[in-house]
Amino acid sequence: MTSAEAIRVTRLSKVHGRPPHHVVALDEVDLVLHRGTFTAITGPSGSGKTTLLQCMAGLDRPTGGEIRLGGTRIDGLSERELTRLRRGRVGFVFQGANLLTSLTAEQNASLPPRLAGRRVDPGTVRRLLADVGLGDRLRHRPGELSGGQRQRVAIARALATSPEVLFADEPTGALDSATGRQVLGLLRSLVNERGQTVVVVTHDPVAASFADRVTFLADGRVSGHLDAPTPRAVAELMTASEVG
Ligand SMILES: Nc1ncnc2c1ncn2[C@@H]1O[C@H](COP(=O)(O)OP(=O)(O)OP(=O)(O)O)[C@@H](O)[C@H]1O
Repeated sequence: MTSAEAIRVTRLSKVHGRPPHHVVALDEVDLVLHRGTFTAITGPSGSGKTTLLQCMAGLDRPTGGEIRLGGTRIDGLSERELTRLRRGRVGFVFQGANLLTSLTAEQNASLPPRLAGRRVDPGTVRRLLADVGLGDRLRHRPGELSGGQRQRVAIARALATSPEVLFADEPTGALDSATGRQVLGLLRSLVNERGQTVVVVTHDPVAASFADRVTFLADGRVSGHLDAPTPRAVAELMTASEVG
């Protein structure tokens, strides 16, 4: 693994359940994600996108193969080690922002470093919220924010520990298309301006087109990659993989 690599996945497999009722969600996936790049993972429903993201983020354990985050093997870590990894080295954004409703935007964004037992510098958290366009919403609670603003708080929260990789699973799935585009534009700017490594799971060709590279999954395997994607090219390849 070279220092330019954020993640290297080798022959990664994940089988859910036991025979005869088992499901092969990932079947010997090989994948390299470079630092400072934006990758979209796409494919039909059930193709293994979420499972792959969760294994790479240390939220789920593979049943075979290797995952390296930076220089560290993370497959086979204990639950305790995985918790430490999740709190310090990776960030997540989900479809729903999952904010704590009684806390302000600033308090929500401060939670991960607090949980990791780190001193929280208010200036850093405020700067992050300003960077995601919420400098004037620090004391607002989730109920006082729009869906797009809530998702921006979730992104600021995910960045608060300066994660090596930011993972997002359908981050715009609950947003209208204009708001979704703003959130994707924000993720894109984090890559361009801060060199953040970003991985997004999406079934939306427009969302995938914000990435540098789209990786296609079909039946738990990588079926192809597309660099410098356009929405049309992504949609065509998606259709091909669904009929193929
Ligand atoms: N906990 C589980 N137990 C059993 N099977 C599971 C479990 N989680 C996922 N699966 C199965 O693994 C396969 C891959 O699921 P996964 O959620 O990764 O797909 P996906 O591509 O993200 O799908 P979608 O686009 O519908 O969210 C599916 O066939 C799914 O039914």
